[in-house]
Amino acid sequence: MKLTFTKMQGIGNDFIVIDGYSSPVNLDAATICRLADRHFGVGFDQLLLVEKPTVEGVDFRYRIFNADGGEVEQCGNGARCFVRFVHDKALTNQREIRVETARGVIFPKLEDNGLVTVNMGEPRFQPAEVPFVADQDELVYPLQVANQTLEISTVSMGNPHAVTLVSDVDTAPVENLGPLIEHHVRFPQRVNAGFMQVVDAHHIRLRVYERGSGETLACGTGACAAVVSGIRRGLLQSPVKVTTRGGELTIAWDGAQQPVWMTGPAETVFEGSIEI
Ligand SMILES: N[C@H](CCC[C@H](N)C(=O)O)C(=O)O
Repeated sequence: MKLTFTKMQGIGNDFIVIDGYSSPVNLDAATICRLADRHFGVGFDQLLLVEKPTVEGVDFRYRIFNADGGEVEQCGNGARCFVRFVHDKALTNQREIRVETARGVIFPKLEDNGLVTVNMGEPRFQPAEVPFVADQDELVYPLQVANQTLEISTVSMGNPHAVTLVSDVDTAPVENLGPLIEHHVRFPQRVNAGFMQVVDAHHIRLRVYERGSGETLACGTGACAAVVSGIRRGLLQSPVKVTTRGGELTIAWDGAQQPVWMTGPAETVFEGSIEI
């Protein structure tokens, strides 16, 4: 079977986007893993599948699969590419769309300046919502990792995030602590591990070791989670510029019970097809 796809990227977080809206596409985890391989396949951080919605009042369903083939709840950089894809493919003529995800509806919007703004919904902090094994919601938790005690904040943006402060992201131990945090026993669904350097109250630098994909050049939900945890801890004030290895995002959040707003680019790299 010939699979056509669009290769896209949002500040270096790269995707293949597949139209499962015009006609259904079913891919098993082993096939997704093979497609994700950067030597034997196409190569991507996540595969994004566009489908017809399963609920009333939304335009599309958005399914996200990590490079390890696992389906996950949310992808921020992918959401910006999603709206550009459905617009470029004439699946909609709306510049703002309502998108069903595994954890609620998000609202990506193509701005006149070429950037994309997404209402990413409300962050969740209760341990059971992350999910994270803890007695109650705390701003910071001690986490035993290797032979040290980290201080982490936990947030769900639909998907789980653990954020730890570092003095310099360039020297942060992302490669060795990232997988230990991702697979930590207190995260029953695993977790995305963010390493945040506070530059000032309106600017952070961020690296994320992503669940199911390893370190990526940028993580949209990770940027949302880092900013939200920094605001809660009194370290940041909205809006916040997030500098990642792949580029910059602007994240805004006005506090509890409010949605997180993410603004950034979304680019098409090439169109492709592959026999699967
Ligand atoms: N690895 C994430 C999914 C992709 C998130 C990231 N690419 C983003 O832009 O939010 C997870 O397993 O929850």
